[in-house]
Amino acid sequence: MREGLRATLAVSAGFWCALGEMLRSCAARLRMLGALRKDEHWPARNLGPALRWFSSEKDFCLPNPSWSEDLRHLFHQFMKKCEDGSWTYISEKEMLDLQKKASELSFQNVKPMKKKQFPSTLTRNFQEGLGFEYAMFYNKDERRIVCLFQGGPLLQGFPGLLHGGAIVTMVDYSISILSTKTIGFTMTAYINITYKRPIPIGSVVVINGQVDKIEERKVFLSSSVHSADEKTLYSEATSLFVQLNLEKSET
Ligand SMILES: CCCCCCCCCC(=O)SCCNC(=O)CCNC(=O)[C@H](O)C(C)(C)COP(=O)(O)OP(=O)(O)OC[C@H]1O[C@@H](n2cnc3c(N)ncnc32)[C@H](O)[C@@H]1OP(=O)(O)O
Repeated sequence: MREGLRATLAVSAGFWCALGEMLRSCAARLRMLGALRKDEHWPARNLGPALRWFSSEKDFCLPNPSWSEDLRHLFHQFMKKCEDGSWTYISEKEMLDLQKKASELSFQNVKPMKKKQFPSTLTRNFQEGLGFEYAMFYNKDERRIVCLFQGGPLLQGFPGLLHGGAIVTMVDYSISILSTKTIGFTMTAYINITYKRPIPIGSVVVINGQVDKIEERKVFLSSSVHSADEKTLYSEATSLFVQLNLEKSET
């Protein structure tokens, strides 16, 4: 008798658990649908001050108090290289202009954004020093980009070390700007990255990206991540970016 009661209770607990799970999943779907119906690209709930909005007022690529000596030193070295015109500094405003143009694109079933104001790109959604601190330089003739990057504590993977996702994010973003400046708006079709050595949080690395080959709409790029003194090779990547076929797009 007692066994029977125990079995009934177990079945009934299982039922309530499954029902709870189902309701939670339905609620999540409804929230998602609500967000989609509003034709927004982020959750419907008000994120308030947690969300950093794009601002053209501040150039986040310039040195700030969180920058280490290494980062400042490299930044000034590259600024010097800009004096003869071979390299150009890519300001936050230039990145913002690209983002603005990208937000007006209509491609592959993604409607252009209606909002005049939109959230910052992933790499700019952190407070000074906590996430991605970087500056980029472009060499048009050599089809190269250099990104000086210092990853903060919010990008941690293994204790004290940068998360691989954060590393590939910075590599991908840098070469995406390079391929876009080379042939127009492109998207990453693939990026194959090899992590050779771990990167300590707060250390400065140099991401070098270059265009290897262009075949019609396809841009093949390679990139490397080195320590500031160039002695340590942290990562290497090869990638394909495809120019957006806007004629094929829906309007
Ligand atoms: C710059 C400022 C704004 C940027 C902000 C930061 C951006 C950060 C960069 C990213 O993270 S982008 C986000 C991650 N990527 C995506 O979500 C892309 C998803 N994939 C797609 O939308 C499409 O697959 C893609 C646009 C890449 C290509 O689709 P399409 O329909 O335009 O091209 P199609 O499929 O016709 O292929 C064109 C050529 O590329 C080749 N291809 C495409 N994908 C490939 C692939 N994965 N591997 C090898 N080849 C590929 C394809 O075989 C073909 O070669 P052929 O011309 O020789 O026949």
